[in-house]
Amino acid sequence: MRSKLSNLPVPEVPQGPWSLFLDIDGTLLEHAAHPDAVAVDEGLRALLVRLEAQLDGALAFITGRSIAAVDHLFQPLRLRAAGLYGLEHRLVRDGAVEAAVEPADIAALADEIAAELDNADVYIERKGPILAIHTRAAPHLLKRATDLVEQALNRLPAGYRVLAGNAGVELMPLEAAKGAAIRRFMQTAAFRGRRPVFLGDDTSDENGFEVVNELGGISVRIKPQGSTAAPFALAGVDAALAWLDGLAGRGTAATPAEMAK
Ligand SMILES: O=P(O)(O)OC[C@H]1O[C@H](O[C@H]2O[C@H](CO)[C@@H](O)[C@H](O)[C@H]2O)[C@H](O)[C@@H](O)[C@@H]1O
Repeated sequence: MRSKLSNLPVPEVPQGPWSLFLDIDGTLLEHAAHPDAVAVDEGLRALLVRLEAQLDGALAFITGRSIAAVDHLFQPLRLRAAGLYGLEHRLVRDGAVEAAVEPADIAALADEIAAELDNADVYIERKGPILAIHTRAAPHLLKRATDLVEQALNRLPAGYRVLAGNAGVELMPLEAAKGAAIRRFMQTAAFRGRRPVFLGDDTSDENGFEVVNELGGISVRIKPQGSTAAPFALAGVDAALAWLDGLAGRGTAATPAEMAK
């Protein structure tokens, strides 16, 4: 069932054994003009370390970024993660990454789309089997970029799809889905028997919310806009961090009313 976000309550505090799945951009980090313009501060690193220890390892990033990009951002941490919307996994902390394969023709496609758009303000992020076309600095080109990736679908192996991103559009294999990544982690030793909690802010997180709801967990949409499968919401990145900080047992700076604003 989908709800109007503005009416959603602040999430309940999980009781009993629980686990934590975290989207990154728009949830833990405010959006920036360019994917490389975000930075992780020591406070966020420390919060993640505390939560991971408290949960005996049952914490994972579930993100559209590659795990290499996540490791670069959060270094020296190498936490459990599903990257590229679940095409990559690192199922144990500091463990090996199971990587996805890049179809031979996608790099050529990226070059062609870049030439067609011909605008220095458009950033084409090449993520192996996924292409993200970022138009945050050139919003007037979003429609054209979307048309181009839709046309490109015919040139790719069967089983690709187009997903609206945050100020952009992405071209990805059908099996790239956050819900499947969450299910995969839930079958591993650190997560088994725990109630999943998932925080995300985007269209791509909705599939994760549906799976978490089905598993009896707590799904939380950050920065309400549009409709969502999540029954809970937090107002933005600051509210999400304050809520997580409260769960980490350090007390929260924000009251529930402030988080709902
Ligand atoms: O699943 P997420 O962790 O939310 O990752 C989604 C995408 O995030 C990044 O792009 C978005 O954030 C950038 C930095 O704020 C912003 O410049 C861009 O406009 C956003 O779309 C990342 O670059 C993508 O690869 C992720 O898929």
